[in-house]
Amino acid sequence: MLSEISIPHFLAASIFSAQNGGTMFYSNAKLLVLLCLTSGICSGLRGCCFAIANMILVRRMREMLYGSLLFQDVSFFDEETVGDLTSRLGSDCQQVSRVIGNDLNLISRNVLQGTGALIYLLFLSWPLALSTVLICSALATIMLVYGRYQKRAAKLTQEFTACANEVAQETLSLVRTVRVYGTENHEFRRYFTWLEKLYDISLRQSMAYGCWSLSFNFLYHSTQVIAVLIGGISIMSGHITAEQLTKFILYSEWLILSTWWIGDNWSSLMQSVGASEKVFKLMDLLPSRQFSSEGLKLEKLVGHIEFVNVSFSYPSRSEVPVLQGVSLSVQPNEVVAIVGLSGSGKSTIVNLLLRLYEPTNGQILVDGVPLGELDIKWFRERIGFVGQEPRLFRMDISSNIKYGCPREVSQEEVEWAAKQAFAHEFIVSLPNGYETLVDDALLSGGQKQRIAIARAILRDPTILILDEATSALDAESEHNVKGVIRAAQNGSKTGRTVIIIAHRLSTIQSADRIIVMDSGRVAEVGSHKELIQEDGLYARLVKRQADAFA
Ligand SMILES: Nc1ncnc2c1ncn2[C@@H]1O[C@H](COP(=O)(O)OP(=O)(O)OP(=O)(O)O)[C@@H](O)[C@H]1O
Repeated sequence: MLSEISIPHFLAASIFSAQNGGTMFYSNAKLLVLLCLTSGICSGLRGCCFAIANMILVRRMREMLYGSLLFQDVSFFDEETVGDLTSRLGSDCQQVSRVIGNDLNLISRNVLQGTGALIYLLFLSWPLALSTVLICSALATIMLVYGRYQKRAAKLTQEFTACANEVAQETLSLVRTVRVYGTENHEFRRYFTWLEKLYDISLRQSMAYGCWSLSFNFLYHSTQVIAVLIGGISIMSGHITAEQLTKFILYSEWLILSTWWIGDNWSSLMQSVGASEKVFKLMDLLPSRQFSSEGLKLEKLVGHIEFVNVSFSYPSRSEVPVLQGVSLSVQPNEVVAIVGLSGSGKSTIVNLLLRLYEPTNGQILVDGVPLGELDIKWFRERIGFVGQEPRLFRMDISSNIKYGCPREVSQEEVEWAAKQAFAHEFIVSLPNGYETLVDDALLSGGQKQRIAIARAILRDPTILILDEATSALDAESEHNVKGVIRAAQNGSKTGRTVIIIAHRLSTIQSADRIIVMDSGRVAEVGSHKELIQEDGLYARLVKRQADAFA
């Protein structure tokens, strides 16, 4: 019986039956068993495709996060919004998985089935086959237009979703500000604007899908009408038999159904491609220069810092010069304060020293070696940094203090650092002491700063950078912490260079040297006494603050 069935005939039948969950056209028992087997193999292959797709998804997400995002300069995040990136990591990566797991698999299966059906149709009757091919070509053209539309629509959908996520994330993280200013409705409208855009685009997508379905149905039935018309004429003229016509109608149905499936999966593929474009772009990013090459590890970091004629603009606002020809030097073990009006570039100096950004011009030398040539990980391990608004991670206090410490530390050391930062008392008063789970919202600004200072002290860094690190502390804590910083500097076995940025000028009077910044330039350098005698910008700032407190 099997010998009566041609191989392409059988292959096409098996693929068709695999796809349609066991629709059988033959009553032969052996054939049924074979069809079941091929159906099982096809389903197994599909499962494999999904498994591979999921594996690729996880790898892609990891690559995107580690390979691209973690290895980009900080300037990358100035231009990309966090909401956008998290949305890319979630939905876009899933789209990529869908392409590999489903669409590509179905497209290749239907191409195979359609080709088999077409070859068989050409054998049966080429004029009839050509008429079906014409209809399929019309369907393919509509499919291409529709696919292109879906690609654009998917890109917009992803963009609007990312914007909506961004607004939601921002509103929820700033919920206190929203509450206090009573802007709940305003924020809701802002979110709703993006939802409306999403709704609009999905409505258009549905309409486009309706048009695509309509054209398919019309063309599908046209094939049958044409087959009956031309086929009937051919039977009457004796060119084909009734059996051949039946086979023809059956196979032309396969062909057009395959074209439909290819079209349907093609549009879905285009949707995925549209949505994944940004993911692929992110994955294609080369790692930043500072991570791609092995840098120099000095025997010991002494802590001599030199800025030579450094100029800088932030990449996101490259036309605005933030630092202009800044030259300064910080000696090992020196305490240097950087002061100046808001926006004068103080934090930018620190950002460049931490190599979060690269200078546009000039050079930064650390122990006489250009910063760019040092191994960035090695260098950062020897730096303690407390930023303007220290944020805590959602973990217990001990882990927050230990965070990023390059060596193993004991609980005693953690408590020692907390005591140095005057954080120990408030920590032990918390319900679970050092095991208390905290996040950014649970502690006061001053408490968070003290934990961040403890974290920096625990590292025993060669260079300690405090950017407005005591701004949220009360007068007593600030006085104590200042004493600790000075003591830690003097008492450090390895020596410690300290750079302090402060607005409260009373806190930096005892610094060895004070650098006064004005509009991205170094305006004055000297000790507190020298600068007061100079009667320049620093003296004016000190006087203004004294007047304000008077
Ligand atoms: N990521 C950024 N992208 C673009 N411009 C920035 C960025 N960060 C800071 N700037 C701009 O650079 C200038 C200097 O900022 P910087 O934070 O260094 O000033 P600052 O002296 O530390 O101010 P403050 O005392 O208020 O902290 C400002 O005009 C600021 O708007």
